Order: sequence, then C-alpha cells, then structure tokens
Amino acid sequence: MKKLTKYLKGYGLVFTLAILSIVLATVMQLAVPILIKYAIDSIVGDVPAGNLQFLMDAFGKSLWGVVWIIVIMSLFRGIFMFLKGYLSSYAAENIAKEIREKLYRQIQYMTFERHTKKETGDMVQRCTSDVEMVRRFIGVQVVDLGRIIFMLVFTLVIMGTMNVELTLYSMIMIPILFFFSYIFFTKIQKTFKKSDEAEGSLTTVLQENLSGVRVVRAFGREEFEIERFDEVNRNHKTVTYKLIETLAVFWASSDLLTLMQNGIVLVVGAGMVIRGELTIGTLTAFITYVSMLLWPVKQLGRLLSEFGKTTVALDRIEEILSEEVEEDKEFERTPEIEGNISFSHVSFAYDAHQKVLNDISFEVRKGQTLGILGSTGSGKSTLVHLLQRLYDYEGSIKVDGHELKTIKRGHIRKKIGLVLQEPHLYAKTVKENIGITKRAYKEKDIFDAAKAASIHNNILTFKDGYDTIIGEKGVSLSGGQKQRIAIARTIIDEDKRILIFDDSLSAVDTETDLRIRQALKERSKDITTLIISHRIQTLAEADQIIVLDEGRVVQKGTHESLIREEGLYKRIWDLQQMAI
Ligand SMILES: Nc1ncnc2c1ncn2[C@@H]1O[C@H](COP(=O)(O)OP(=O)(O)OP(=O)(O)O)[C@@H](O)[C@H]1O
Repeated sequence: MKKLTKYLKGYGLVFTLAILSIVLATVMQLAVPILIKYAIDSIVGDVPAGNLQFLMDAFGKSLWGVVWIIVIMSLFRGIFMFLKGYLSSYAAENIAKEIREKLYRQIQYMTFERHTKKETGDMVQRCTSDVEMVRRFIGVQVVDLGRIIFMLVFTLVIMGTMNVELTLYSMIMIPILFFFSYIFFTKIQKTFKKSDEAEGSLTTVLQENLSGVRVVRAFGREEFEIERFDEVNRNHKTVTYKLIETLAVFWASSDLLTLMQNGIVLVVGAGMVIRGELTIGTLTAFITYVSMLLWPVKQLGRLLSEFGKTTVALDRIEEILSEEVEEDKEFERTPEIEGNISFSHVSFAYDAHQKVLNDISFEVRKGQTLGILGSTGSGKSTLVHLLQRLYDYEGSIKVDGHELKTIKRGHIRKKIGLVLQEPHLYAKTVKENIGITKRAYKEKDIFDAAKAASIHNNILTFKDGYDTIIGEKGVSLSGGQKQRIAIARTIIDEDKRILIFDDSLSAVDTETDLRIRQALKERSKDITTLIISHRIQTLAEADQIIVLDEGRVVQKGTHESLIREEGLYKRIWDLQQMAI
C-alpha cells in the first residue's frame, strides 16, 4: 500500500474530486429505488409517506414529478460518472507517464554491469506491461474502492432504515460471494499469466522469423517455421479460450448467487407483505438494493486480487528503480585529456572466480597507435570497457597521469571515440547518423569525415544521397558500409582524443582498410589510436602491438620485431601470409 501511495502523492486533490464525483453519482443511483417505493406506495397506493413526507410536500401525488426527478438524477449521474472517469484517467495517465520517465532515466544511468545482466525482453515488459497494470489499477480500482465502500455502507443504512430483519436476510450471501470472488480472482491470475506468456511466445516467434528471414530462406525452413508458429498459435488460442471460459463460469456463478439472494429476499419479503409487515413498494426497493449491495462485494474480491497483481508489478518496477546507477563522486575531476595512456598491473574479473584480464601493463603516448591482437575471448574488448570506465578494475590505469577512477565517467567517455564491429545505426538519414553527437555540423565536416572513412562515394550512389534513411524504411547497408558510417560519426567529433577501433575494420576489404587508416593518420595526428584486429595487416603499422592470450599480455613490440620472434603473432602472420 505504501508503495502505491508514494505514486499517488501530488494527486490528492484530483483523487478526492474523483471520489466525490463517484459518491454523488452513487447517491443519484441509490435514490431511484426510494422514489419508486414512494411512487408505488404513496402515489399509486395509499400508504402514508412517513419519512418520505418531504417528497409528498414537493410533488403531491404526481407520478410525472417523480419521473422527471429520476430523469434529471440520471442526467446528473452521467455527468458525475464522466467527471470521475476524466479525473481518474488524468491522474492515472500522468502517474504512468512519470513512472515511464523515471524508468527510462534509470535505464540510461544504470551501471553497465547491471545492464549486461538484464534480459532485454524482461526490461521491456517491466516498462510496458507492468506500468500498464499500475495505470489500470490507479485509473479504475483506486476510485472504485471509494465507490465500493460508500455503496456498501450507504445501501446497508438505507435498507436498515426500511426494515432491519429483511436487511439481515439480504446479507446472507455476502460472505459467500466475497470469498468466492476473492478466491476466484486470485486463482485466475495464473491463467492470466499463462495467457500473457502465450502472447509473449507468439510475438517472439513472429519477431524471430521476421528478423531472421534470410536464414529461414537460406535453410529452406519455411514449413518448419509455419509449424512452429502453428504450435504457439494453438497454445495461445487454448489458453485464452480457457481464460474466457473461466471468466464466463465466474460471472454466471456470481449471478446465480445474486439471484439466490434475490430469491431469499423475495420469499421472506413476500411473507412479510402478506403478514402486513412490509409494503409492496419497500419490497420492490429491497430487490433493487440487493443487487446494489452485491455488486460492490463482487468488485471488492476482484479489487483485492488486482491489488495483488499491482503489488507484483510495482515490485518489478521498484527493482529496476533501485538498481545501482553511475553517479559522479565528489573526488572525480574533469582534467584536460591529451591521450597518454598507461596500464599498470591491471586485472579484472566479471565474476569473482575467473580473471578475464591478468596483470596487464603497457603504455601508449599521445598520437601513437597501439595494435591489439588476440584470440577470441582473450579479453580485448574487456580492456576497452575498462578504459571507458564501464567497470572498476584492480591495478592502475592512468590517462595523462590521472588515475582513471578519479576522472568523471561522462568526461572521459566524451574524449574516447569507439567504433564497434557491429555498430548500431539509427533509423535516420545518413547525414543525421554521421552527425549524431552534435546537431550543428557543417555539411563540409560531414563530407570530410565520410571521405576519410571511405564511404562518401558509396553514399552518393544512394537514392537520396546523404538524406537517404538507413534501415527498414530506407536503404539496407552492408556490414562494411555500416562500419564505415560508424567510423565517420566517430572521427567527426573533434573532442575525441582517443579513438578505439574494436574489430571495426573487419568487414571492409584490405585495400579500403589501408585507405581508411592512411586517411585517419593524416586527419588525426595528435590522436591516440587503439586498433583491435584479427588481421595483422591492419595492425602492422602500429607504433606498438600487444598480443593477448587468456587475459595476459604474452608479446609486445612492433610488427617487425614480433614477426621475428617465435609466438602467437608470428604463427598468425604466417597463416595469413599463406592465405594470401
Ligand atoms: N558481460 C560479461 N559478463 C561475463 N563475462 C563476460 C562478459 N563479457 C565478456 N565476458 C567474458 O570475458 C572474456 C573476454 O571477453 P572479450 O569480449 O573481452 O574477448 P575478446 O578478446 O574481445 O573476444 P572477441 O575477439 O571474440 O571479441 C570471454 O571469456 C567472455 O566470455
């Protein structure tokens, strides 16, 4: 409850007005049976009006007067219901928007380590379905709770003032109905969950099929895919049908209980009328009030189970909101960065028992190029992660003499340009993708960067040149073209003092690779460059090369020195030479 009220804060007035509206609408609803009782007993019949004398004073024996009052009250009821809907939706939509904003902000600043441990699908579900659950509860159930309590109390009071004995008879089914609906809605949650999961599986198969369409065609898996979809589709139908069937059984059973309650009131009430203890008008009013009494009881059971589901959704949201975020510490600085890097006895482990980097030491001076070679999984990308301050490390990493841990994360990341092997491009124009870091690039800057990345001429052949949209709605790019656009968008930023190419030239041919490296050399004389590659030709001109094996630096030197010493570098070089 505490978790929920935290989100309701700031909307107290809106909720009060919404509850007031629903209470007034309920009053209009509850007054109708009293008017009907008065019409039957005192206008059609001759029973004295008693405590309804004020109606007699106002309308005398006019049936039309009562009809008009009922019409006007129904009109007001509609207005109050609209107000309640408007106000509660206003609060619910705003609260849901605030939760989504908080979650999105949290996701942006959550530590990289926590990010890698989360499943994307699960995170999406928390930001969408779970928020939706909370929104629905706030929009419908919170205000309904006010209505339920008011309706229960008020109906009982009205019934009590009319006839205490018949009121007690009217309450016989209340505990049964309450527990029946509570247990039902608690149990059905499992079926709801199964239905959600079935829908999730359906979407996953569809999504996988659409994004893997090339693999499906290449392996002739169309019929297999159709069967796979049939299976999840059948499952979805079965589970959803079961859900609807169960709901139908509930509503029918609860209607039966309501009818039984009506039956009890009718039989007992009829006996009272025959004995002259009750008027026909009062019995008619009672029959209507019994339904009004049982509706909130059914809803209360439902509301409690919905509350259970909302609590789970809130817990899942809170779990993300309480994740550790990257925060600047007081001692962190923003020193001038020139690009001198020094690793001294650096070790790192993703999980405590297995070191991925072990006692790494090397130095690169401003403007130099460091080549990094190593087999798959030897720790090359991890080394880059450490330089970007994505993880904490053991040992010492210094940039221009400043311990990396004392430099603000945002500051060092602004100074490091990283190009990945499989870069992510946005569904925007080529121009916007290259200029993504800043909006105010001149066209010439964009062209120059694209020329240096050897992609300018390619871009000119696209339908709309630099204004061509990338992705599903526009041009489909090859792996090498994507890599080169990613290179252009990194080198265009003049703030970068360190450039890292993490196997990002792997999809371009050797000639283009050479052209790009030459252009980069000319363009960025003072910039420190780290090139990770499996292709020795790409590394050969580096000022210094380190060879990683199982997280250790096993060789260090220039290309000339390394091809002369026995070791991994020479073996790979020989193999690559043979292939040529
Ligand atoms: N987020 C992570 N959590 C746990 N282990 C990880 C994580 N990322 C990488 N590893 C492990 O760390 C080791 C080094 O991975 P890394 O990606 O640094 O290798 P790499 O040399 O860049 O490989 P490749 O050439 O294939 O890109 C591997 O054994 C990998 O399984």
